[in-house]
Amino acid sequence: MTTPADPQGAADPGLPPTVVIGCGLIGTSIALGLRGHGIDVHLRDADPEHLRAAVDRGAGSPEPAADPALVVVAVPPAATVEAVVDALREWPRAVVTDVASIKDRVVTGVDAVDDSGRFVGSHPMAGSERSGPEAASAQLFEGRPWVITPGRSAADEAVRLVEEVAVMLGGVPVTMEPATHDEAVALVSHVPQVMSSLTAARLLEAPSAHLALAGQGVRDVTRVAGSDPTLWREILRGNAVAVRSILRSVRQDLDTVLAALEDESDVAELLVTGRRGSERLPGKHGGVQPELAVVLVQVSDRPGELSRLFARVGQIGVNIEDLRIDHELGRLVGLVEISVLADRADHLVEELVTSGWTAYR
Ligand SMILES: NC(=O)c1ccc[n+]([C@@H]2O[C@H](COP(=O)([O-])OP(=O)(O)OC[C@H]3O[C@@H](n4cnc5c(N)ncnc54)[C@H](O)[C@@H]3O)[C@@H](O)[C@H]2O)c1
Ligand SMILES: O=C(O)C(=O)C[C@]1(C(=O)O)C=C[C@@H](O)C=C1
Repeated sequence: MTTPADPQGAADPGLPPTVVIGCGLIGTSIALGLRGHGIDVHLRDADPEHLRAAVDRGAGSPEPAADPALVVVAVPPAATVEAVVDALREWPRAVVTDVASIKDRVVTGVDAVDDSGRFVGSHPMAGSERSGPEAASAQLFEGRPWVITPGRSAADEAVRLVEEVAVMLGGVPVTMEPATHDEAVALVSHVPQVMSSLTAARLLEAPSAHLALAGQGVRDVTRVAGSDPTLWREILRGNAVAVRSILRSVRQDLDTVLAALEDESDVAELLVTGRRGSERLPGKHGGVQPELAVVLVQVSDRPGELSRLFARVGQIGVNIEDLRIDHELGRLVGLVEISVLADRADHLVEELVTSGWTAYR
């Protein structure tokens, strides 16, 4: 399936057709990415509205596929095994992969009824708190790990095909045992989701005047609390053992904090441990996290301001590592927070101020 990039997305009749089942955030993102490489994509969804929206976005055709080379199952976790097994039966020559956030139950479930060697489990580690085809993007997987968990009997060619597709969409394939994958994502995805939801739940009854003080910290911590509860209920149920084990440790830490706040002893040790933990997360492109600094720039709330700012930063020769935009309460200006390498921050501020921007650290 190695194909030349085709930004126009025109289908090349020589390329093997693919079926995507489930036209939500992930399925439509995969379909858009494949279309961008000229692959003939056929879409299917239990919800006709989602199917229509994905087709309207140019993600593929709603017509049935006769003999696809690949079927991507992108439905909710609890529906995944059945959809994979149905696809293996419906298209007896196709390689079938899924993208569910839990892998052990899915791979074990499919392995129990299929030994064709055509199933390869997978999980792109990219997503969003938004769901549905409108939230999809062909660029979603750019630079992100794409875990491949081949089943017991997966054939080498089948695994290779799924790896090629992951790479084609910008992902970085990482092969893992399904149970190891579940243990890892309990820590880096599933428990963070729970912590985010728990923090956000405290906001529900809070007075509006208190919420009005909310800054970026609480927004960072609660972003994924906006995710689809139905999807996450299935993910947490499907990975309950690994999630429970980590939550028990969190409960112990919470007890330590509570006790420390009661007897006024020091909570610093826990905070230091947390800081050291956050420093262990890999930085951009999977490398060691470089030291970053934030430069704040005021921009007028009018069209074209951001592109003018980005063009200027580019001319100054500083790379934007991360970006966030905040609106100042009651003012027609936005505050752009640009993260750059720490040793470039002062230079960027000086140059921006010289060219008329209000910039500071
Ligand atoms: N949301 C994320 O960040 C994320 C990231 C990586 C992987 N995943 C996994 O990807 C899968 C899809 O998640 P999503 O976020 O795209 O969800 P979504 O709700 O955006 O999309 C799911 C789609 O599947 C359709 N569907 C449901 N049951 C179906 C069935 N039996 N047959 C055909 N279509 C069916 C729905 O109508 C919907 O369009 C899940 O297994 C999830 O665990 C999600
Ligand atoms: O970045 C986000 O919004 C996500 O929630 C994406 C995220 C994650 O936790 O990293 C969520 C669930 C998926 O299974 C994979 C990716």
